[in-house]
Amino acid sequence: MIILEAMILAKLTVSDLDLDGKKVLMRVDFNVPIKDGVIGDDNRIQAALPTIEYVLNHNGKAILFSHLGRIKKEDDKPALSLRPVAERLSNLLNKPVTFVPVTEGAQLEEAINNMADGSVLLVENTRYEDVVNGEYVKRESGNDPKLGEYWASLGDEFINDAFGTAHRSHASNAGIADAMRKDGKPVAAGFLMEKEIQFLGDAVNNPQRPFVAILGGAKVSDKIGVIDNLLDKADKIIIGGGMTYTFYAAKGMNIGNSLVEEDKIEVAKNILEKGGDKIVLPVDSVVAKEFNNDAEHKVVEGDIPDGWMALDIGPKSVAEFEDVLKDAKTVVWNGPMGVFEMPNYANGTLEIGKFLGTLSGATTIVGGGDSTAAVKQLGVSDKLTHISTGGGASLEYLEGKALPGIAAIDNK
Ligand SMILES: Nc1ncnc2c1ncn2[C@@H]1O[C@H](COP(=O)(O)OP(=O)(O)O)[C@@H](O)[C@H]1O
Ligand SMILES: O=C(OP(=O)(O)O)[C@H](O)COP(=O)(O)O
Ligand SMILES: [Mg+2]
Repeated sequence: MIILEAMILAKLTVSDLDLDGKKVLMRVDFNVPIKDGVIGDDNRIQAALPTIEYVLNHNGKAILFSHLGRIKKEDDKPALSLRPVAERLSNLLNKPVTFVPVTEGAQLEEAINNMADGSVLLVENTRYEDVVNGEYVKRESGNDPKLGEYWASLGDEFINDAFGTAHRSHASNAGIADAMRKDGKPVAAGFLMEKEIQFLGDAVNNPQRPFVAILGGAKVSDKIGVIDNLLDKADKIIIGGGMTYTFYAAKGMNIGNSLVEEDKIEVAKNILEKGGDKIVLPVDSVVAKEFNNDAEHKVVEGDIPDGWMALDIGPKSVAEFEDVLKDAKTVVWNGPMGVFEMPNYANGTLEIGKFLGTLSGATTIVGGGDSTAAVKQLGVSDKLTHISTGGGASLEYLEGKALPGIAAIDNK
């Protein structure tokens, strides 16, 4: 475990680079919650500022790449433009940010050539490349080497500061990095990447016990596999949020219209068998008629009735989870306990967040774009030990896996 920590310290970092006058390509994770063009929480933008400012203060030209959301068809693009993020970044940096509304071609190349030293440019959502001419071709998320090579050709150096995306092997992180290295150009970690790995490494490599993981949210198929490995590390694993109902289905319970990943039911069955009483599931849920804050809703125990969907954990589950958490010395939490964006389904997340804040002498870590937004929005983030920008990334780091985004950074 100490090996992982040593690994990052042995990586090239931004302070090892000569930035003066250089075209510095930077991968950041600006995948922030956004609705109708309005940013819900800018924690991930704020977290990237130290590295961006460092590059600008050292006279580099900061050329930023990020994804936003997931794009599977042409129609997904307009709502997932990074333009609002460029505006927010400009406010936070207190300087202009050139936004380039395309991901390749003459417009991008000209904009880069026109950059002054110490200026900053944001490229449009890298996942626009996943749909080309109306076809879902996954150039970015399938790591098409041609795309990584093209982006790499635009700069002199590459800094990866996107810890939240480090578990992905995509063209804009691993792809650019590999292509830069082939061209003899340096690939370094940013300050956020460094900080996250050091903190998580210290907290979870030799966790104070009991060590409890809490897993919720909506990315069930992405994250359910992590639980298997976590069974060997954590003393208890609490399941909540949208993750719950694939487990309910595995137990043969009724799930109504709740979120479920049919093809992960077998995985859930195996986890329940292997995990036994290490796995703690909600005993009650807040169910609603529709995915809507104003829909008719009520608390039910056990099965979810037909025609209803579960959108939050219920009060008995909160009490049971608190009972498991009360003696914990290390807690890692990813994924909200319910649809916290709607006030009627925010209670489970709020109560668990508040309770974690009362644990004295425990290390409490919350990770993930939405989980971070939740604890901040609900006003319970101040009493937690660490807020990580990575959800899936923290979980895979916790598993002890080499994350492709980190592996692709140069060793010192
Ligand atoms: N019961 C539920 N049904 C549907 N969605 C849910 C449920 N509980 C939580 N969610 C949703 O999960 C989303 C966050 O999931 P995820 O991206 O996995 O977490 P994070 O960003 O913290 O890693 C939130 O938008 C929240 O509304
Ligand atoms: O938001 C993210 O992860 P998270 O929801 O687990 O916190 C990352 O930006 C990765 O996004 P992705 O899961 O669409 O690849
Ligand atoms: Mg998320």
